[in-house]
Amino acid sequence: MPLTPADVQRALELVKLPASGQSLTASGRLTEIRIDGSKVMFAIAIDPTEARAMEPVRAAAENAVRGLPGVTSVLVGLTAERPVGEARQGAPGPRAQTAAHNAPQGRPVGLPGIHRVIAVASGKGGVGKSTTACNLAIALAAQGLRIGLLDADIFGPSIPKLFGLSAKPEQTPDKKIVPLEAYGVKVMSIGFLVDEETPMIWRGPMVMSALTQLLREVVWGELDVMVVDMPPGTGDAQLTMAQHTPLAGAVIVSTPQDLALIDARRGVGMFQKVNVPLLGIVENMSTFSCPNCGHVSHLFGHGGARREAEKLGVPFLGELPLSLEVRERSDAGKPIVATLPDSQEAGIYRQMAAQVWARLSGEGVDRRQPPRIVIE
Ligand SMILES: Nc1ncnc2c1ncn2[C@@H]1O[C@H](COP(=O)(O)OP(=O)(O)OP(=O)(O)O)[C@@H](O)[C@H]1O
Repeated sequence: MPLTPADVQRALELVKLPASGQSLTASGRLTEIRIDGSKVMFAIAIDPTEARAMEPVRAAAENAVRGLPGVTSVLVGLTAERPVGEARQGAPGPRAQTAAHNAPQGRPVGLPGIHRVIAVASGKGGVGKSTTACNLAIALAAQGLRIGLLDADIFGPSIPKLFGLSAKPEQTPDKKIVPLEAYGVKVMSIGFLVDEETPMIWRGPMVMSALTQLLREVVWGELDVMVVDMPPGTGDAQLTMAQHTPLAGAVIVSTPQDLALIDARRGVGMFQKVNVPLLGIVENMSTFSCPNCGHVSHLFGHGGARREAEKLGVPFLGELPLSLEVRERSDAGKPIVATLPDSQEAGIYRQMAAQVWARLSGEGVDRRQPPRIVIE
């Protein structure tokens, strides 16, 4: 018999809330229970101030469901995206979303051993955000730093491909996930846990709970910097992530076209709204140098991101040319910084990494408390 949400709810009846003794199932805190074959995913709604107290409940819920016959993996997250009591089955309604935005913000619980978390983001998809995150992480590791890369782009995880990784991560006896490692970087992606061919439909709270679990349920060890490859865009999912992850800074990737820059500006605005320091803007696919004759052309315009950065008062980290070498190596899982370190492109990534680390280490901006969000 296939597993049903009712089976999961029955298992969760045995999990009690510490304060009231009420069962998790009866508490109204369960979000939609998603079942994908033998994989189960759901979240538990909490008030942000309860995050620490509810962690044991989350772990107990996960164990209870893992014990069900036919279950191979369980993702349970705590979500403060909806007010407690409104976490009934189904997609979040507009009221819940507004209420979540206006709710007082608890501090995101710090990540033990992870000294700084930075986001690599873009206002729009396809601008080279993941390629930048991947090469930036490797360039930071090449400086002798302990680096992790978390692929939070759960709508289109491309980090496994960029790093040429396809193995399933192992679990420790206490059911934590061991990240994979490549080119000196510890890597974790939802893409390692789900079937590449299966299209994934994520609802708001699931996005945050999956990210929470990938941040907290993975044995990262000590890291100087954790690079988070964010989902593209500036919608609710991205805002929630920016708000609930203890971010020390953000890097925005853009191409030089006007349209991309408008989106990049939105990205900058999103991080400014939640008081995350902007580490800089990268202009990707900036110039094209013909591999045959060396002629340089500006297919998408040029210099727009630099001007935009100046206008916004955000550091400009540099420009990456449109490069066949970058594309081919990325697609083959052989990132250019690691596999062609003497190339011009690898040098540019290393310079960006040096600037990012200088800002991170010089300004001592790690583990800030999150600000309150003001909706204008
Ligand atoms: N500087 C570059 N020169 C040539 N190709 C590039 C460059 N940067 C990225 N690409 C290519 O562009 C494509 C999109 O890159 P990438 O996946 O990094 O973008 P993204 O912004 O993360 O996209 P998504 O929104 O899908 O997550 C890939 O095929 C990648 O190899």
